[in-house]
Amino acid sequence: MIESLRLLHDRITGAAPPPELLKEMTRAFEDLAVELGLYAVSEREQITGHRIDLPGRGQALVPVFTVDESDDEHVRGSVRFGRYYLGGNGAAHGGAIPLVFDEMLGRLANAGGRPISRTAYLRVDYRSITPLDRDLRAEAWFDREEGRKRFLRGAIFDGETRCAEAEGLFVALNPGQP
Ligand SMILES: CCCCCCCCCCCCCC(=O)SCCNC(=O)CCNC(=O)[C@H](O)C(C)(C)COP(=O)(O)OP(=O)(O)OC[C@H]1O[C@@H](n2cnc3c(N)ncnc32)[C@H](O)[C@@H]1OP(=O)(O)O
Repeated sequence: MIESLRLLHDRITGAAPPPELLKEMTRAFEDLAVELGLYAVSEREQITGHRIDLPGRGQALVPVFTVDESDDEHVRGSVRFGRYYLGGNGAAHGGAIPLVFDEMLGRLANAGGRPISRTAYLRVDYRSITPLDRDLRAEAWFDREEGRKRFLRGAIFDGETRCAEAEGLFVALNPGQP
């Protein structure tokens, strides 16, 4: 379902359908929304974002980061920004790129049985445009740890070109902290 939703996002973004089709789609979306409303659940019971066995944890917000190799200190894989994430002139939106870094760095920060942490800051440097519809190399690694503070870094490459890089601070939560 989420794969189909991602495809739909890309197709909607890249299409200018005639008014009749727009009306038909609007009705279909509204009907689906009503039907899904009948099955509303709490955050704990929801499926999207909780299925770590599915690409992108089964959520449609963040572009899918596909892991090729990982250990507790490092992760390497690929990411592809579809048409949905277009900013302009063929480049990914500057707000879509931090989504990927937060996901990559956040997952690594919490890997290896470490207590759960949250992003305190995420700094992103855009070194060149991040193109759409290409498999881009993406990496994240632990820089250092100071008490509850975990400093991680990451980068996204198009071939040899460094598209963007990030540094994030993740702070381990105290017991009972939301
Ligand atoms: C369930 C299945 C899914 C599982 C998959 C999961 C994958 C998830 C992947 C996605 C993952 C996505 C993850 C997400 O997106 S998490 C969502 C986005 N993040 C948040 O909502 C976090 C909001 N902020 C907070 O909750 C608190 O501020 C935190 C918890 C971060 C710290 O507040 P807390 O009261 O606990 O601690 P403290 O204030 O005493 O600070 C402690 C230390 O940290 C230093 N410090 C703090 N902030 C900053 C800063 N901005 N720059 C520099 N330093 C900073 C501070 O100086 C101190 O250092 P020191 O003085 O001790 O040296």
